[in-house]
Amino acid sequence: MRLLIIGSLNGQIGAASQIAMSRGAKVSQVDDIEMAMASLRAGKGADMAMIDVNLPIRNLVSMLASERINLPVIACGVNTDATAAANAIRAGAKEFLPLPPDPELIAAVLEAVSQENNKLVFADPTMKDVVSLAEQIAPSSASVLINGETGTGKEVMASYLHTHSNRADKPFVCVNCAAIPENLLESELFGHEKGAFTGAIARRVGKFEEANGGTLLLDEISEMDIQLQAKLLRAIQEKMIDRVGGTKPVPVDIRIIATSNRDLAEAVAEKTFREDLLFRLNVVTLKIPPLRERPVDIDVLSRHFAKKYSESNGLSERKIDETAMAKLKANPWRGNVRELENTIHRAVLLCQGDVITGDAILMPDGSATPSGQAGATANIAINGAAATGALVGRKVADVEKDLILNTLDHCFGNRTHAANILGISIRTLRNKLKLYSDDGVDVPAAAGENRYQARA
Ligand SMILES: Nc1ncnc2c1ncn2[C@@H]1O[C@H](COP(=O)(O)OP(=O)(O)OP(=O)(O)O)[C@@H](O)[C@H]1O
Repeated sequence: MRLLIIGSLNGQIGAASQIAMSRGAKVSQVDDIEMAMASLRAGKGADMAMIDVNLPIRNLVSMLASERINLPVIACGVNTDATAAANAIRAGAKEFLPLPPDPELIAAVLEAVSQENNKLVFADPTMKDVVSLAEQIAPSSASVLINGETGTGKEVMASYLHTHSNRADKPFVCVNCAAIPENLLESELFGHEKGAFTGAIARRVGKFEEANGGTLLLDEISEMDIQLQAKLLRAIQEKMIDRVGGTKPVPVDIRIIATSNRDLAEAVAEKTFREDLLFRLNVVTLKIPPLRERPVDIDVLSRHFAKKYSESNGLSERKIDETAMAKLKANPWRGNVRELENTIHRAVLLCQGDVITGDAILMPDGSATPSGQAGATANIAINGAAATGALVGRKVADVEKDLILNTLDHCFGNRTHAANILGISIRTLRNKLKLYSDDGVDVPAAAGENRYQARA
């Protein structure tokens, strides 16, 4: 855990740093937002920032977003009144920490941020096999390709590999190849020199350099443009990168983990993915089974999420009763763990009392019955007919808009997840949302996006 302290924290830097360091964090400090951005651009990554409540937090949050740097921001202040603390949260801070620092509180925040990143919950024999293979290969520097349907936990597995590797005390950096506009991905990966292109206001170190010594996760690699794939291949083979606009290559030492929910061999056959790159990446392939093939995991994951969302909503722990669990196990979970997580989150909020019963489980399609069951099939058939009837007379564009907005809502505003469910690229989704928003439609705000990198 790398903690970046921004500002003077009213003379409490020493105390805060000591507490954080005693909990295993590496701490650095800068005086202001400009210095913080310079440090981040220079590749001195951070996993969390603690910022003085008196600094312009909104500016920091918007600069981080515009430069696609994912960094949870925690505001801190001495004798801060409730309004200032609330304003900090409104400006984009994830939490507010009162100073002087309370050791337990700081420890809890550090733990929450790192646990959020790492927790891999499993108990099913099929998943145990995958995890034991992962543990076997984790210590080596071999590239790993993680394959699996959307939402199966590929990114969680990548993080697990990193924390079980010899690079665990070095950075774990993630780039979502689908979420970054094509023309910016090269500089995102390899960095750029000042003035290399319009908008390159300062030298910025890329993700390869940021991850130096550690692990670089290339998420959704099948979305990478074929020309950039050639540059990636060179970087992996020669362990050298060229910054955009740079004059000399920079050596890098990183382990690459790539994820894909597409079959990359098929992408090779379709000539959208380079075969030589695939051979470089899949020294080891970890195939994560879909959730419907690991029923024991449905059980442990549901209980895990019920506890997590009870805590995060300030509720006493909600237990899941047998009827609810039977319903959960009967559903096919096309959106896998992510879909299950959303369902349990909803159930925690909907349930009456401390127990989640079957009534509180609403399936991802909005029905009360799992889509694998007879009742549900009838239900869907009826709804389907009704829905088809209701569609006649409507324009395709309007129906599409409703589908997109409802899916986005269902995913709590998360663009990446919504695009996966809709079967369109995140770029297409973003373009459509922009059009809706320009037309004055209230588009759900992005929330719950990936923990390692901003996916605007
Ligand atoms: N085994 C697991 N234990 C705990 N949480 C999990 C597990 N698998 C997945 N999750 C949770 O489910 C969600 C989706 O996981 P993740 O992002 O790793 O999936 P993914 O396969 O990378 O998805 P995508 O293909 O859409 O990128 C996350 O919120 C993650 O924390």
